[in-house]
Amino acid sequence: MIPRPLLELDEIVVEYPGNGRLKPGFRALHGVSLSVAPGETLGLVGESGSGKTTLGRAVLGLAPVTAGDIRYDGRSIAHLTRRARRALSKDIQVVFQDPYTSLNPAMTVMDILTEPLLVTGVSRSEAERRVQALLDQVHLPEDAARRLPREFSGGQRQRIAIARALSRGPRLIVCDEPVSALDLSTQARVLDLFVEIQEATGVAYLFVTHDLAVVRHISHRVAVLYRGEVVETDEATKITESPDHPYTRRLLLAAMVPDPDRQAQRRAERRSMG
Ligand SMILES: Nc1ncnc2c1ncn2[C@@H]1O[C@H](COP(=O)(O)OP(=O)(O)OP(=O)(O)O)[C@@H](O)[C@H]1O
Repeated sequence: MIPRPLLELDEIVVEYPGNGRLKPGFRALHGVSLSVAPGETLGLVGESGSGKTTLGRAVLGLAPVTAGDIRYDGRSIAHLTRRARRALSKDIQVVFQDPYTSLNPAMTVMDILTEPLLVTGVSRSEAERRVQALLDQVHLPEDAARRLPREFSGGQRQRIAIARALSRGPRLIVCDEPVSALDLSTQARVLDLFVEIQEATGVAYLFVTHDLAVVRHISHRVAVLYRGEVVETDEATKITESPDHPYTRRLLLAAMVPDPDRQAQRRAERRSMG
């Protein structure tokens, strides 16, 4: 039996409001449908401006959904009250792109990681115990808890952000370009951490990225967004090796490949496509 999707987007439209005559409204998503199964990683790719971040924000209740529906575990979440949205943050979490701005610079790692637990009534001693387990899970040393974010590298800060997202045991994490600000070797280690955590906890990821190498590394399936519409959804290997849609092929050809022979081949292919 196919498990019920954890997350379902059903023909969602996101329209940013305008500002009278000064600024017209803008429709960023035009009826997008996709689903994420429990424990699955759905990569979301597309060029700049295609609507990837908007889609992730819609799932988090941060972008105006003007039509269609978003369901989490079968329940509509497109238009929740603030209170219901806060309650849902136990289940749906986010890791943003920039580890330099997403952590409060004035808080120690201990405070950053205990905060989401304390607000839900967990005792301080229990919260601090859980922080040690979280630091272990993201492979940071125990003494990291006493330090401030500025004392860590970009990759380590992203590990702190991941630990914070994990603190209440979510079933889905929206990852918005979470490795794009990191250098290549750090990217690979952080991606491996995402995979390791998924294997250990069964968490699902909606993984937004513009980078096909990243999406290939991390995803089970990939949805390709083009000008606010999903043009193709398929297994990650199919999308990254033999995509059906011409836009996906172009995206693939534009992707950076380090192998010069492959690069030359891609250049020739691109020329022949016009
Ligand atoms: N708050 C907003 N108000 C009006 N338009 C917006 C707003 N946020 C995004 N947009 C527009 O919606 C479209 C999609 O933006 P979005 O940031 O979702 O794309 P993206 O694929 O994530 O791009 P990037 O990879 O550059 O971050 C863009 O044309 C953008 O200008």
